[in-house]
Amino acid sequence: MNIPFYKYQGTGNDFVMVDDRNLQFPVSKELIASICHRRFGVGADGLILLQNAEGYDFRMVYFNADGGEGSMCGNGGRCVVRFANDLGLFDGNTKFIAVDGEHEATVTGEVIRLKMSNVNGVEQYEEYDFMNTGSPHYVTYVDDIHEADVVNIGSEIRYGSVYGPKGGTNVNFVEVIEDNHLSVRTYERGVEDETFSCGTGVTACALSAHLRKGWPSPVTVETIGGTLAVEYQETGEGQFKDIYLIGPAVRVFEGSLNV
Ligand SMILES: N[C@H](CCC[C@H](N)C(=O)O)C(=O)O
Repeated sequence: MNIPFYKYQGTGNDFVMVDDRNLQFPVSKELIASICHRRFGVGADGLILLQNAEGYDFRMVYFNADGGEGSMCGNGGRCVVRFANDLGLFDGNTKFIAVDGEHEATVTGEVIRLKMSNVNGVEQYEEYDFMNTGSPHYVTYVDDIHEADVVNIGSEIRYGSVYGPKGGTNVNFVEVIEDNHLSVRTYERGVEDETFSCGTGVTACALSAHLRKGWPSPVTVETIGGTLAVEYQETGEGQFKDIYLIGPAVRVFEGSLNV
């Protein structure tokens, strides 16, 4: 069967997007992994199905590039909002549901402003912080982001004895550029490689830096694929609400999957 698809990217985090309001997509781990494969398939960091959801504009169903159903994806969330807007499902503001609950978002020109889940606690250690921003994130600091051994150290931590048995974690490397300004590189679980940007990761890095530096919101974050901003309100020790991930998300092409 032929299934129309679209490709979107948000700061270089790229996704195959399928309008699945008719629930026809034949979900299987092998199929999704082969579509996301950069040699044998379309190539993407993940695949997203847009489905109907009662009481919402749509439902986002996100799969990592390895075909496993992932936790929340911040850049994917921004991209699916753009897709829903392109499909004419809302005008200006939207409310949708994802694996970690309800999200609101606003479209202003190229920029998507996505409300993230509240963060209800941050584990702080000398060498790193760990938190869940919809997905689990390990945040560690380096002097020179270009020198960070993202893939090797990232995979050691992802599969290591602390986080490996708990389902693994994404691993972020942060360089502080100046006050309220970070540069971040991320090893992504489920892609098992460095990606150009990770939205839930960038969110975690901004909150971690706030806790360590006391910076007021917003924090600007450079990734390989572009610049994002994170807004937040701290409600208690390591607790945050009104967290927004802000940046561009664009359609790059469309085609048809032969499955
Ligand atoms: N790229 C995504 C993160 C996907 C999460 C996934 N890698 C996992 O934790 O399984 C983002 O922009 O937030």
